[in-house]
Amino acid sequence: MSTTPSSWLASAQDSPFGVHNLPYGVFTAADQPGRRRIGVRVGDFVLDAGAAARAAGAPSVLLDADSLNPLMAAGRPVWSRVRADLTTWLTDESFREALSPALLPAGEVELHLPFEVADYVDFYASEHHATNLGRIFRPGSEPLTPNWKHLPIGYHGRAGTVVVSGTPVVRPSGQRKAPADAAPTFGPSRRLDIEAEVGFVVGTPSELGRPVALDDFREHVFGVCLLNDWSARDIQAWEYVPLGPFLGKSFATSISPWIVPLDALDHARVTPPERDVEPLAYLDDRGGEPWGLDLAMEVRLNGHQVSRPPFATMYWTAQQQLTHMTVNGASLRTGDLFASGTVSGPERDTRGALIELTWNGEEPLKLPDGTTRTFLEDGDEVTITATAPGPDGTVIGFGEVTGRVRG
Ligand SMILES: O=C(O)/C=C/C(=O)CC(=O)CC(=O)O
Ligand SMILES: [Ca+2]
Ligand SMILES: [Mg+2]
Repeated sequence: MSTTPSSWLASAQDSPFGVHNLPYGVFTAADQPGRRRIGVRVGDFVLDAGAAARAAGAPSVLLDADSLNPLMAAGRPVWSRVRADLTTWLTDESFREALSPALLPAGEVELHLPFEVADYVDFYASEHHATNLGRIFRPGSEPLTPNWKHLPIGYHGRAGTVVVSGTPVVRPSGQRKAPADAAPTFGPSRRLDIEAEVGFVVGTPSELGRPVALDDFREHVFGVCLLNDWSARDIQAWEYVPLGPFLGKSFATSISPWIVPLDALDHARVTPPERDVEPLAYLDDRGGEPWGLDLAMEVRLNGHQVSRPPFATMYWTAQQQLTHMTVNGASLRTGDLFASGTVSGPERDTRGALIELTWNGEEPLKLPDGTTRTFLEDGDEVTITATAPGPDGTVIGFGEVTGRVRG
């Protein structure tokens, strides 16, 4: 029976950023604007992790960095030790005096992209989303392609345009051609959309030529964040055949600033949905640790809730995705980011993209402020949040990923 350690920091109690969570980020403080530091979110504060380590007399070199990459590269035994140290410092009253100067009010720091993104891969793992998109993009054919239940479909995206929450999203221009148009035209996307997703961050690299087995998932994955895969549906629909997504999705991908350690999600693990096609042995996760995750997500458009995607309904898990993307021997690098794919549940108000929520723009969304939306307008702000169950009735918060459209 685990006992819940309680923090001496009052705002950490009953907080989605309690000591069971301890997500990592990178921040600057107002008084030292040029100096990026690793922070750990706890209650209403950000703990300056390097300063905390020094104050506690612990090794600080991996925490005294301007990005999470060195810590991520250090591997799971180090992640476990650092997490145990942080927990001790924040729960043992004897550290209170030394650590207090390292706590900064969360509202007073600026948060940055917390790691250098190496490669970025995006999957397509929600059966509901894939079925909806198949119906919309390929009417008249089977919504799920014949490969869909045999392998987690994905594509390589553009790592350099992954941006931190709050970064404005400039409406992309490109070639657009509706099926009825005789020829393509060039101009700003008229069908700018979101995709509510969950991102998985690789810490420990792997060797070229050596696939990563399902059982090795924990060794490689450092943590989890929220992700919005902004998508220009008109550009996408015209360009994607036969090689898949390209400029319709490469202009910006936003992530939340806090990386929730994989270890904080043990209580959120659930068995994935029943698979109706037997997976090949290398993808067969039955009998091992289940890596379905019970994250309750929420999508808000200009402050109004428009969807509550349930991550537990995802057909393919992050564990299977990691194994699949290395099964050909492709190596992992520290900072690789792979995204779940749009999270859509079975009900209409659980779909993770506007193209599904408005059925390709045919059924506009009515917002409580009296406006309606099909796709995004300039000035619109989209925010995705999520929580997961923690130990002993606690809640693990992911914070948010937000972005405003700029014309
Ligand atoms: O079905 C298609 O042609 C396109 C699908 C997507 O746009 C979805 C995508 O990026 C993958 C995902 O987020 O699930
Ligand atoms: Ca996507
Ligand atoms: Mg993208």
